[in-house]
Amino acid sequence: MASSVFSDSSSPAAARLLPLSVRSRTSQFQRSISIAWRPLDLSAIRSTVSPRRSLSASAAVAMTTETSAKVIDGKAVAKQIKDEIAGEIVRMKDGIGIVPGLAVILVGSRKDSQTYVRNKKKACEAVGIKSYEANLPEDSTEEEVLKNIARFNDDPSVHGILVQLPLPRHMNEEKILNAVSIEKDVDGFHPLNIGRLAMQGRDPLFVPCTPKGCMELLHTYGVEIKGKRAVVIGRSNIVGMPAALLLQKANATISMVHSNTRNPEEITRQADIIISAAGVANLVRGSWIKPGAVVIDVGINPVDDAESPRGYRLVGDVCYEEACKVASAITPVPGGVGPMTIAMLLSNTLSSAKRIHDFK
Ligand SMILES: Nc1nc2c(c(=O)[nH]1)N[C@@H](CN(C=O)c1ccc(C(=O)N[C@@H](CCC(=O)O)C(=O)O)cc1)CN2
Repeated sequence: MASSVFSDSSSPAAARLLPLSVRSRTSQFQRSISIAWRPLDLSAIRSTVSPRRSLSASAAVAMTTETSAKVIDGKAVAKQIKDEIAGEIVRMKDGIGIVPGLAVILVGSRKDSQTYVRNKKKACEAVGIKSYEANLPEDSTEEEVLKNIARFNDDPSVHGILVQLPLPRHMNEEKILNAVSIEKDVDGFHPLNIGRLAMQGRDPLFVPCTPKGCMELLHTYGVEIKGKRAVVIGRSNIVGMPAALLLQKANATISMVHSNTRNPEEITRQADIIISAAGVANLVRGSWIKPGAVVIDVGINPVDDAESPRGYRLVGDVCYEEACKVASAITPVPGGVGPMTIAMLLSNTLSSAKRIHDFK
């Protein structure tokens, strides 16, 4: 039920900008962090699901009586986070004269990847992160990519490095991602970072951006995770697998649903929290969702639409119209998780620069 999923306790928003180690050393990190923090002003957020710190018990109970899910507004939350990051970057520049730098390596000319890289560059500019780019042709060799990674690994003005995925088919993704310095792995895809995420009592230097964004939305909207049942649909290295690890670290009981799962609908219907990252348009129907569950839709699937100027529109993995009638809260597509991915990348880059320069 929705009333048991949402928590009414207060939560410092600044906790998300801290490394995971600081969060998880405390049993209930949101309440235990002692640094000064300024609560996010989420009053402008369209959703009527109140953020955690202002949600009263009575408001939480009231949610169960409503027939339409609340919209979890990732775009608005991402904007607030980017504003906080911009402030921190000014403080860092004024304090020690350092500006965080992010290097992006793009191989090939996929239109979607070019758009994402362009948007990352724009987001960096907006908050004051210096961006560096290496654009390599589709037929580049692995050695050329590795050479660029090595150059950015050695460059002290670069604090974060990412290789835009997917890579062309002839490239060995594992070899390339392994070459990124773990200290600058702001995508969190290095096996040491993923390994630490998977292990009890260890923390990665960086958490992959999309799953981190999903968790951030759950925290911001006061969704209680501890002790809840969560289902992650999809087991990709970029989203599904790290999302499951993060939910587990937050003390949820996890099931993973994937292409070989025999009864996905039945398993998904048991979940209080659903994160769907299957990449299949409208896979999750209303009947898959337990009444009152919280739904985080990571899918970004193009479907033909002659009325759209682009000739297509983007839909999620979740059948939004049906889900809205059953879930207590849901992320839209677009405007849900997508903008959080880039906000988390900026957050990871800022954390990296702070760590490298020991700036508190
Ligand atoms: N190295 C990486 N590669 C990829 C990642 C990643 O995190 N690191 N994730 C995805 C793509 N991605 C970022 O790279 C990404 C995808 C979507 C969005 C986004 O803001 N989506 C918008 C819609 C955008 C549109 O209209 O086209 C939304 O959902 O609202 C940002 C980043 C794969 N590769």
